[in-house]
Amino acid sequence: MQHNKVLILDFGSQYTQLIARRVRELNIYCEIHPYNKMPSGIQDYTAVILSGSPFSVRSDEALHPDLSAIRARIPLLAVCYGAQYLAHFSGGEVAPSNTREYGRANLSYIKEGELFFENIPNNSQVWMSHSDTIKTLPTNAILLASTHDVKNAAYKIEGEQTYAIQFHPEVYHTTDGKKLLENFLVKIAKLDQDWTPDSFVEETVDELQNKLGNDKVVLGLSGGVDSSVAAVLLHKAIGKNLYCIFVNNGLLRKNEFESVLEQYEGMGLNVKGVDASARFLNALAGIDDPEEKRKAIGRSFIEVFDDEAHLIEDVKWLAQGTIYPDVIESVSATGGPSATIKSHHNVGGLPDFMKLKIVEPLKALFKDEVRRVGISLGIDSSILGRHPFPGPGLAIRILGDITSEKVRILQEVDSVFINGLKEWDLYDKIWQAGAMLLPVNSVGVMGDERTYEKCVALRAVESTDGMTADWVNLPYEFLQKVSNDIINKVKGVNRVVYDISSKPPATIEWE
Ligand SMILES: Nc1ncnc2c1ncn2[C@@H]1O[C@H](COP(=O)(O)OP(=O)(O)OP(=O)(O)O)[C@@H](O)[C@H]1O
Ligand SMILES: O=c1[nH]c(=O)c2[nH+]cn([C@@H]3O[C@H](COP(=O)(O)O)[C@@H](O)[C@H]3O)c2[nH]1
Ligand SMILES: NC(=O)CC[C@H](N)C(=O)O
Ligand SMILES: [Mg+2]
Repeated sequence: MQHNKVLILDFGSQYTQLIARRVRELNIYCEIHPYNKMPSGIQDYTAVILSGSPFSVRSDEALHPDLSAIRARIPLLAVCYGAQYLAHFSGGEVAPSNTREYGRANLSYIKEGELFFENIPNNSQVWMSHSDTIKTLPTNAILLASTHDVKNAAYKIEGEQTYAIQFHPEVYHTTDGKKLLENFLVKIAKLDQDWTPDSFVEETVDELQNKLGNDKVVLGLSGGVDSSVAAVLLHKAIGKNLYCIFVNNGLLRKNEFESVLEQYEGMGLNVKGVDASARFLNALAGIDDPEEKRKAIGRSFIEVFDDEAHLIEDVKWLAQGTIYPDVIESVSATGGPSATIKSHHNVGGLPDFMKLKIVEPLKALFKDEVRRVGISLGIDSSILGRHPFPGPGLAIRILGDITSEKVRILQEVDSVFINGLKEWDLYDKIWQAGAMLLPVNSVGVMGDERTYEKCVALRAVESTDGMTADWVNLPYEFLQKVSNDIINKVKGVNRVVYDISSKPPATIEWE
């Protein structure tokens, strides 16, 4: 089925992904593309949205999209920079505003009888974030709305289905933002709201069957949300031709290898557990540099995968749980490629010698959409509700070199912490939690004896996508109990601290 879909052209706004989220919440499929890399087949999009931008249309670096295939042909909504761009280069005027306009404002005028503003109250709250302002509209523009400070807060172009707004409909603080997007997409552009988890499953299963035929597919299963949902979706499409491999890298949580394998029983999946702990620990021996560790782990994953793939006769495809945030190529505001903070090592990019083709059934979805697809597939909430866990596992939570004794200590500490969160009904309220083993010994006293043992740091964060995060204000009573339990139960630890750093500047994992 060919969906009606929306194209979002990105000019580097920090809110571009939010626009996509809002559109998806309306059960409408959309894609983000950089403004200067238009996808082919523009005519297949039913509507186009232009994002905001950190640039000014007045500067030499202003970004110039080629809208010739869009203007007056496809319904167009221009937000902030987009609205300024349309005005400035179509006979209007954009100038620096006297005061920078950030934050809350209320509409003071709405033109009557406009579909675009249907069911939106006259004084509706909107969110502004701009330092330029549209002084004069192009001559063929019609003013649709104003605020106290911004006369040209919304306009349309006569004879086109082109709408422009200075404020941001995608942010939560624009109270009727979603309604406005719905008015534009559904009432004006006439898109159907039929993009649901159920329809996604149905279509993707069809597509996978067509693409894969009777081919065999191998998939790395981690116990995490993405790979589990990818596995169940593929299994629905190709059944026994899907071979799942779950690797014990010796760096998993306590008893995780066994419990994850057990959890997958009864789901009909063909899962092979491969215990490669010794291989990973050998590869890590003596390495204390975080990037070196990640690389050693990445190499080991590839070796294990290569060995396992050779055992499956005629396997042609490697399936991955890649999701949308991993593939969006947005415009970097600074122009240059962003710095590598950490090399994320999953089974991700396999080297060419493996000759497997890649299939990524979730690559159009955001994380919460993956969860909703998981629900539609009937996957248990104990899998879907799992905190994210990094592929390199506890290795990047043990600072300094890795030994099996340190892994054991951290597994115990982590288990007391995570089980505690579950008992106190806190686990589901937190995005991710874990413990770090620090390369620090400190003096303690236990039963009148001096101890000189390890220190652990607990970390619990709130986040939506892991890109930014804040530490969780855990109840003192809980911290008190869990700290006591850890020191009493885990031999080798005599001190517990709680990490109160946000991301940025700290990252979630310590390495
Ligand atoms: N222990 C493992 N065995 C096999 N494959 C693994 C293992 N750990 C990670 N992978 C592979 O690496 C991929 C990326 O891991 P990542 O942690 O980003 O995603 P996930 O585990 O599927 O989901 P989540 O983000 O919820 O943890 C997984 O989808 C999986 O294919
Ligand atoms: O699969 C993964 N392979 C990795 O190499 C990796 N490094 C970090 N993470 C997870 O990514 C999120 C952000 O982590 P950081 O703030 O530490 O970069 C957090 O959820 C981390 O757990 C990883 N996941
Ligand atoms: N949010 C935006 O798109 C801002 C546009 C432009 N950079 C301005 O400051 O006015
Ligand atoms: Mg994971």
